[in-house]
Amino acid sequence: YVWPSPQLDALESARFEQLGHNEGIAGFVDPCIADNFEENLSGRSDAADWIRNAYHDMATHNTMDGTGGLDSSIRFAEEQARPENAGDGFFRASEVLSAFATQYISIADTFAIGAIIAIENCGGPEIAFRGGRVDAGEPNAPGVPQPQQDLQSHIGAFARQGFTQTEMISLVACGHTFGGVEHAAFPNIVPEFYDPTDTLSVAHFDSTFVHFDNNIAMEYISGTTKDPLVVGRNDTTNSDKRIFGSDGNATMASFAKSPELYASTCATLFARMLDTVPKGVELTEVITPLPVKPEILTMLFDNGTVQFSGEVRFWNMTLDETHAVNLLWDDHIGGTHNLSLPPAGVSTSTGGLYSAAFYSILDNGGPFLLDAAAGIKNMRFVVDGKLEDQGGSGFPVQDGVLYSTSSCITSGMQFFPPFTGRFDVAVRDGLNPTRVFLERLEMDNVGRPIIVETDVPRPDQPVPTGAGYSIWSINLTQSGIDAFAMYTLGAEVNGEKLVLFGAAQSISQVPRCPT
Ligand code: HEM
Repeated sequence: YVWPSPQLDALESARFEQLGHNEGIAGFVDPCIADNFEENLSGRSDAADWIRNAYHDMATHNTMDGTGGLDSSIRFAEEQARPENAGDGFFRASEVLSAFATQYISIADTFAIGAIIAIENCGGPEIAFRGGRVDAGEPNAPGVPQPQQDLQSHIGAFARQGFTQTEMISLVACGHTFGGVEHAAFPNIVPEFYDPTDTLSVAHFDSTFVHFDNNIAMEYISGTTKDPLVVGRNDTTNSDKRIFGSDGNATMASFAKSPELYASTCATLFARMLDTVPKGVELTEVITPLPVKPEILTMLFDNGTVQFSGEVRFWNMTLDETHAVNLLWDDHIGGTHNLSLPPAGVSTSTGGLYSAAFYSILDNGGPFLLDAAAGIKNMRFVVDGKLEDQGGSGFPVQDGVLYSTSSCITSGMQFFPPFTGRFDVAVRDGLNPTRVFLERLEMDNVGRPIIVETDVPRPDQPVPTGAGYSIWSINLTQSGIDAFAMYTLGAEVNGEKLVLFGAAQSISQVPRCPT
């Protein structure tokens, strides 16, 4: 895809910027044994929670009527209370992952990204990711398979979800390379261990329970498995035994023989599992990393100048050697300028398969100051002499609507609401926006991220700055839970929403108005 695309840009960063600079979701599963709610010797791990969470959320799907699927309905307490969703893993997964949801990333997308990151960072294969899942407004019909059910029920349940018997064997084997069965959730299957290295008494499916590998199959075929759903004392709940053996062990034997076949089969089936969504939901294309990506761009109008800063990310680059990185930018009046960029950091992804180098768009450590009247229209980068301009189009930058540093607060002390103040918004002369508004990320009554817009009134008399911009203002009083609310700017020209850059601001953070 072509930058900028707010939704794809956000999904791409959340999925690919895993460890290191700008670290996100992956920080919670690094190391893979991390249990963010108990302790790292609990026997459980967030990585395993996130994979089971994605499967159980999806497992309500019904291919006949198109209901259910990966839609984050498992976040509802009503679904979590069902016996088919025993344990607190879904609560734990929702707590961590849904915090990464935004107007561009649904909670269900964070569930998919969480599962992918857990798998990729803990030894697993790269998994194709599409975004665009839609969060359910209510629980789905039950339908997650349970260990005491018989083989026919399991074959039927997977068929309803869209998987053949062979795919069922494979998908269970792919999931059960992680984690295990916990005493508290399944006391009839697992006793208490009183083991200081497994404090929650989890009987693991294979000997490498925080690592993706074919040990689940090797140990099963060699007869050394301790999988509590294979060798459990009560044969009724030995569902893995019935499932794995249901084709005469053919699938499991092939996985035991070939870690490559196991990994590639799991990559395909995990992707299908995550892309199983309710009828009518349209997912994006498979998101691949952009080779060159400007990020976290920020612009502020400051008295005749525009303070501009941000970063640019180069995929498949490290900082082991020195690179010469330059930003070239075009202004609105035919000029071209050049700035040399310093390195900012590196990130790695997919278990070290990829690395990316970030450079700061900064001038001597501070924001870089543009003549406001000339502004900025387009960026290109030159890396070690090679031009990076998105195939000729460059990286278009919208400097039409930005916060002004003249925004200020008239009452309320820092940290002590209520706050009364004014946001000043600089609007570029000649842009003629149909609307300028504040955007605020909130949650609706069932926890889904939504954007609430507040219009910035069009001034009767534009307040010219003499520097190519006029000021529009909005007065705000913020109290209670909204006291520290953060707002980004939005604008439309002829009904088309502009892609604006700029950090969110809170009225509590702006300076005091001059008296
Ligand atoms: C017939 C199908 C399945 C049955 C009966 C089943 C059953 C179970 C049970 C009883 C647990 C223990 C949960 C706990 O103690 O909290 C478990 C854990 C787990 N399952 Fe499955 N499962 C099935 C299919 C799958 C599939 C298809 C996947 C993923 C692709 C999966 C992934 C996991 C993971 C990762 C865990 C470990 C959770 C943790 O350690 O916190 N399962 N499963």
